[in-house]
Amino acid sequence: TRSTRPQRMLKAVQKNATKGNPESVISAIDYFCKHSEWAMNVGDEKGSILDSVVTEVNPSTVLELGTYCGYSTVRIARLLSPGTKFITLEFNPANVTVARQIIAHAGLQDKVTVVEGSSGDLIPQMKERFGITTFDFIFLDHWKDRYLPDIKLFEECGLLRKGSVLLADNVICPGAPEYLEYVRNSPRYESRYYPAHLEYTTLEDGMEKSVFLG
Ligand SMILES: Oc1cc(-c2ccc(F)cc2)cc2nccnc12
Ligand SMILES: [Mg+2]
Repeated sequence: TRSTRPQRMLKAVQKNATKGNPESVISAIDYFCKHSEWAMNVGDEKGSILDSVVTEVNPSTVLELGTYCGYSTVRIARLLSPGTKFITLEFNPANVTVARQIIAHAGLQDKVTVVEGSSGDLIPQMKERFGITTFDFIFLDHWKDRYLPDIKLFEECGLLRKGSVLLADNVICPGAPEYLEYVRNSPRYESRYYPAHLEYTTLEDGMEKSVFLG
């Protein structure tokens, strides 16, 4: 039967990227998406914004919602200090399988735990299953209608501390209007918009960085 796009992306990484070299994995995926098949990785332009926020925060605990094929997982993991706790959640088991192989090709398998399941189910389990008290940095890049319920879940579960940074992809395209309205109008967050473009296109998109004020 016909392969899937994530499987074809994995093949491109295994063929074109150097094992143990995260930069070459990132470049191979960007090349695949620009010249072979578009895919919903955060991409190079928004990926640079992600890099700068991760570097600025220098987190000890990280959560990513929406692993997909592991592109942003590799971007984040390559920047983390040793001993950082990094968890990424993915709903689709086929994506989990591909992501683990792409992360392993980059040599970053010991830096991150890929967990299969839905954010709504797994967020309340973070403390008991992974010994997390609070997250320093959270990257939201899953289904846009989960952004608002999940940020409320973080608050209810006591997973945010004063200064926790949340970065959300796709707040324009596909868009997360209720999430934007919430973080921009809540006195508990300081929000800033980073204009960019939908990965590998000229369509408008952007990322929203929100700092929890406690
Ligand atoms: O970065 C993204 C882009 C898109 C997407 C798909 C189709 C379009 F036409 C436009 C945008 C969907 C996404 N879903 C989950 C996480 N990230 C996504
Ligand atoms: Mg995205």
